Amino acid sequence: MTISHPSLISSSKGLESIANAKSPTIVIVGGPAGTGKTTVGEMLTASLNSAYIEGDQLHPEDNIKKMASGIPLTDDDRWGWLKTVAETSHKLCVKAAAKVNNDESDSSIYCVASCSALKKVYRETILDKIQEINSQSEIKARVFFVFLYADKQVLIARTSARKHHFMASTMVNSQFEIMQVPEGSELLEEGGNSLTVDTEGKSPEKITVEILERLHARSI
Ligand SMILES: Nc1ncnc2c1ncn2[C@@H]1O[C@H](COP(=O)(O)OP(=O)(O)O)[C@@H](O)[C@H]1O
Ligand SMILES: O=C(O)[C@H](O)[C@@H](O)[C@H](O)[C@H](O)COP(=O)(O)O
Repeated sequence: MTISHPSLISSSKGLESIANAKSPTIVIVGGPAGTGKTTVGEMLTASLNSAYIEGDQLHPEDNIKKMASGIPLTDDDRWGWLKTVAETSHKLCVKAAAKVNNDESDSSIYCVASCSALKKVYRETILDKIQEINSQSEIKARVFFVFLYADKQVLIARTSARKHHFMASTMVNSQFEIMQVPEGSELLEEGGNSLTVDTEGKSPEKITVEILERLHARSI
């Protein structure tokens, strides 16, 4: 889904340089339930004129049933899903590349995807899959993770208030038990590919602008 946020487009100084970079890039917006992956992911998408993937839509039916019943997914439930997120992101990158070649888009961030990617090994699984696909494709996509976090109680309150979503709010607890916020060598400032964003007390618009500025500061 693409939504228009002209205020974000004009308020982000980073966009011009991002547009000039023209290197196929996938940005995965991660974090536990309720941190704003979908909300911020859609705003980034609109600002960057990129493609968007809602990771939740790529789960097999059995995963959705489990989560809706308040049963946390196991690693084995997640591997296939994470690979699907990687494959779908790369496919959209290839499609977007054709648009860029036709000068219909001026962003180097070809695809934004929401995917909780809570553990380091999940992020590595996505990266490995993208690298495998890159090796067989003309489009060599780069991947960056933007990991959103907030206080657990805030997230429980938000997910409890959320209507029409399969994810039970009690699942925030099990997510916090396994969550590994990127740190050390995973961080962009340490030469890695992840940004962490404290979302507390910030509007989705402010978070989006912060992400764009921080990516731009690293010439992404
Ligand atoms: N920065 C924010 N401040 C306050 N509420 C937010 C913020 N980001 C998202 N929300 C709200 O929290 C709920 C969950 O957001 P959502 O984008 O669905 O999170 P996620 O995709 O990470 O589960 C939604 O009702 C959304 O409007
Ligand atoms: O946005 C949310 O409500 C959740 O974050 C949701 O996206 C869920 O977490 C994942 O689809 C898979 O579950 P795990 O995060 O447990 O891997």
